[in-house]
Amino acid sequence: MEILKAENLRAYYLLDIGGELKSVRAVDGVDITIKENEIYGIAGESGCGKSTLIKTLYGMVEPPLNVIEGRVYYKINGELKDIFSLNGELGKIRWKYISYIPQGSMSVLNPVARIIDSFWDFIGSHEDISDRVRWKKHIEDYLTLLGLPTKILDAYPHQLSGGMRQRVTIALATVLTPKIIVADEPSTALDVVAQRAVIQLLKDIQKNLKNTIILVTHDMGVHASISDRIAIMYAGKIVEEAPTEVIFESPKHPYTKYLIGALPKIGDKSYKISAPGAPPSLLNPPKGCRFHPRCSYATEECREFVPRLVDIDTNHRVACFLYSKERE
Ligand SMILES: Nc1ncnc2c1ncn2[C@@H]1O[C@H](COP(=O)(O)OP(=O)(O)OP(=O)(O)O)[C@@H](O)[C@H]1O
Repeated sequence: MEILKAENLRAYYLLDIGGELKSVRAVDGVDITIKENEIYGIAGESGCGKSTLIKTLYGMVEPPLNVIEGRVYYKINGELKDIFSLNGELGKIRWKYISYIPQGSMSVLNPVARIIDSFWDFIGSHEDISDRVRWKKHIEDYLTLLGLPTKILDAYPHQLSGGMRQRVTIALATVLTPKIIVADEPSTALDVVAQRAVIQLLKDIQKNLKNTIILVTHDMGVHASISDRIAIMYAGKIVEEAPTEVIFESPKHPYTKYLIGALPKIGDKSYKISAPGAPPSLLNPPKGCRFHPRCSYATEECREFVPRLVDIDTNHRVACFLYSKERE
């Protein structure tokens, strides 16, 4: 069953460049439906709009970012609610209904406060914490459920490793047991052991809370080990979406093929071909399919028209004229 839905979402950074209004088309016509109890991965090169997309899905739209078109809906008490018309209500449901783990989030911990005080500050800004005994038990039970030692509550952030700080931050952001967790590169900048612990923690949270995680990372290895479905983003658009094993075993979009083909495999020493050229500027993206300047299959049609993201199989959507002639 769906829990979050975006329809024709366009979110642009509107910038005044030398007195001229320009737009960075970071999210440009995204349609997605995210289901209850799944880990939905969003992948793509740096700058393709992943962070902007999840910020917009979270409703964190502040200038210069503007929603130009489209809707985002959350399913709350069985009803789809348009989040941009919730106004003050959105602030109330944040963290209890949906939580956001931003990039570099471990730096949100107050360096001069013990971890428990960060929990009191965070919970106290959303809930009545006058019954401290009950809330302390909730915090300790939650850490134990996630396999984190409760003694970290007495530590200062600098006494913890980077990996543990990141796990504590994730526990903090999810302690009010939200239905949806939006996580932006939660394991990036950690060594592989710490990265594995963070991924395991996210899996444990999802298993225990039976919630939905929307996970942004450019690291396809992380997606392989945690995501149930993956959306591949290119230059502000989703170009392919499918269950993880389909993306890895049978990618269809030429860009996804490059992404998967460039991954290292044990024992395979063959030369890996990456996509030629560089991603386009989102201030002035190319006409037609945005991938066409880098695509070896590009035709006149690709240079003129934008392919629509369409179903080519059950649970498999692709935006490429090789598979469907539908245009946006
Ligand atoms: N505050 C801002 N003002 C103007 N442009 C911005 C701003 N933030 C991001 N952008 C631009 O929007 C586009 C999408 O950026 P975004 O951070 O969403 O991409 P990303 O895929 O998450 O990349 P990364 O993995 O590097 O964070 C980029 O062209 C970026 O330069």
